[in-house]
Order: sequence, then C-alpha cells, then structure tokens
Amino acid sequence: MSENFENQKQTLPDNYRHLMDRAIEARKRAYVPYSHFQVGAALLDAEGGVHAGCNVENAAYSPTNCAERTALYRAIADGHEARSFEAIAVVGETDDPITPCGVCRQVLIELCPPDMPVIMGNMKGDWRISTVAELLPGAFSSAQLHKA
Ligand SMILES: O=c1ccn([C@H]2C[C@H](O)[C@@H](CO)O2)c(=O)[nH]1
Ligand SMILES: [Zn+2]
Repeated sequence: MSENFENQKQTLPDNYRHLMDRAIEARKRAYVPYSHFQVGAALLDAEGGVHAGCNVENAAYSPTNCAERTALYRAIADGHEARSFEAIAVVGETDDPITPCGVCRQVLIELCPPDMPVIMGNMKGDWRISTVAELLPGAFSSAQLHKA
C-alpha cells in the first residue's frame, strides 16, 4: 500500500516542491501553544492558486483545527468549488513524512477528488505521495448518504 512506501529519496517534482515550500512557510504561522507541534499545508486549486493553512489550537483542545483543514476550509470560503482541487502538501517536524489525521482524511474525501495527490513531508526533506482515496480506504462518503 502506498502509505507504507519507504520515504522517497529522489527529488520531489518541481510543482510539488513549490507547493511543499508554501506549506513550510505556512507552518511558521501555526498557533500551537499546547502541543508546540507546528504543521503547515498548501492546497493547489484548478487555477494554479495556492491556499495555505496551519494548525490552530485551543485551550479546550477539541476545537483545534489541523493545517490541512485550515487550507481546505479557507479555499472553500474563498469560493473554490469542492472537488476542484489538484494537490495538497503537508509538512511537520516528524521522523517520517507526516500523515494527515483521520478527521482530515474524512474532510479530504469530502472536498477533493479521490485521485488527488497528497504530498506528505517532513523538515528533513523526506516525502511521499498517496492519493486521497488511498489514505481512507472504505470511506463513508456522500455517494452512500444519497442512496438512503
Ligand atoms: O496532519 C496533521 C497532524 C497533526 N496536526 C496538528 C493537530 C495538533 O494541533 C497538533 C498535534 O496533533 O498537530 C495537523 O495540523 N496535521
Ligand atoms: Zn487533521
């Protein structure tokens, strides 16, 4: 399964490198007084625009928003159509490339094409790529809901 691929050692393709650089930049703006774990994300839209996100924590913990969801919700709020996105990069200071949490995987399934690449990285430059669908096998999605 692609999620278990070893970290890629080759160079990230230029377009994805650029997106990852934007995620690294967004990571600096993380609001993380509780975990001190900064995460950045950058979402590419169909027009070539990039929507950055960082994690935003809360003293009550559960209102915390991950970097991935910040980027996605920001792009939707700016008028971009659901499932029109082309790629998302996410980065944290992890040994292996960071992987989105379960909540973000569900939101990715909702708002992105199932074959959209998720470029996962760390601050050492390791990276790997999985599609949205690969990250959440057997997902409950709108397709099932609307059959009811
Ligand atoms: O993919 C991830 C994983 C974690 N976090 C955030 C949530 C919380 O603020 C902190 C620690 O879990 O990192 C993200 O933003 N994205
Ligand atoms: Zn998450």
